[in-house]
Amino acid sequence: MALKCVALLGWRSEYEYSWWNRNKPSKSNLAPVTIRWFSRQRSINSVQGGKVAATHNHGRKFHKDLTSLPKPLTVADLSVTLDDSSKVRISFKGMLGSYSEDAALKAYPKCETVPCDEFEDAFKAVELWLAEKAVLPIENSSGGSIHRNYDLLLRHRLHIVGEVQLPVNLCLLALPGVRIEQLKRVLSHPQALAVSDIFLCKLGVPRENVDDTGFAAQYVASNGLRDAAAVASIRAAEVYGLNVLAEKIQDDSDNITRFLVLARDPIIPRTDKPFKTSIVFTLEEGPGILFKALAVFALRDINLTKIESRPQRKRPLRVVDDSNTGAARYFDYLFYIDFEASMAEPRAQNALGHLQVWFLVFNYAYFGCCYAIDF
Ligand SMILES: O=C(O)C(=O)C[C@]1(C(=O)O)C=C[C@@H](O)C=C1
Repeated sequence: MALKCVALLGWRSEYEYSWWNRNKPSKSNLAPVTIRWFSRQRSINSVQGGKVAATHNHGRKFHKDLTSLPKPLTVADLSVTLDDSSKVRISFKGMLGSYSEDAALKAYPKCETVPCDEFEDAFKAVELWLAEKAVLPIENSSGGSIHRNYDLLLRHRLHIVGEVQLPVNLCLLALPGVRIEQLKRVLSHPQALAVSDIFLCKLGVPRENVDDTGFAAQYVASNGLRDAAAVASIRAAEVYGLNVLAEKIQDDSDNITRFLVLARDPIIPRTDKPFKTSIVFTLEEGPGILFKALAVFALRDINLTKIESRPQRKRPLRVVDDSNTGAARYFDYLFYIDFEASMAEPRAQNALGHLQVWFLVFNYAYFGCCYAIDF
């Protein structure tokens, strides 16, 4: 009965910490830089024309040529740059006006948002010091887990430092003057389209997937499409100068997305706020093994808020020799656990210590001790 080793990403050993603290770049030893924006060909042809749209700069409204809006960042094309602005920079996946940007602004109302083309780019933007933090969706109350980000947490050395819960009120947006009867297609992120199924079935027009809701709104606006609508937020309507034809079109009125806030350095665990801790581990095969591992939390009244399992991509199958049944091949899984306790609390330390003693090896990956921003 042993807790199997998982790549210890997200967790830095004592040695790595001291190395990191000695070698991490400080603002003063980094050359002043500017972020270079790069536009990549997206799933729908790039935006043409310079339509004027109302956009929103953290509360200040102004008008801007759409072609001059910052384009999402791809790490491949970055000249590594930092400016000396004191504003915290938050990377997110998507275009301006997407729900991920809403989540970033909810957590850090005065932040400068850094749109990125892919989830991985948002991770890398923090690793390359182009942003201080990343805000990424991890779970939606209607659509479930965003598995890509579970996988990326393992591949990147960032720490969870917070959580944002954002009510996602989906709206049908179209150009001013366009009526609902004129629509021949609707564009949005697949998740947004899926959770608005009842409304969209009644509308009865084809749906087209795009990378994010902000992009859908921008595409409709900048191409002057009078036969298309975007499913996106009210803020996206303001940013791109669109009209709101219908509000709250999601099937479940409470449609909430949970976002994680990631940073290069972990926060120091405290006990003055509700904290959550996230870990990942694998287990040997055997009856009740997961039940036993989870008992270390139950025994100490530690509430588990989420369990997610993902296949071990590098070693998907495990061969087990059993004297009764012979050799069997099982899928091997990673278990991601979120529990409601801070690592500053003895019960959390004891629970993880219990895992260590019970399973002989202390080799789970620890992603972070975060507090939920809107608990
Ligand atoms: O498209 C967006 O606006 C996003 O921020 C992405 C995303 C997602 O990845 O699930 C985030 C929240 C919404 O539930 C829908 C889509």
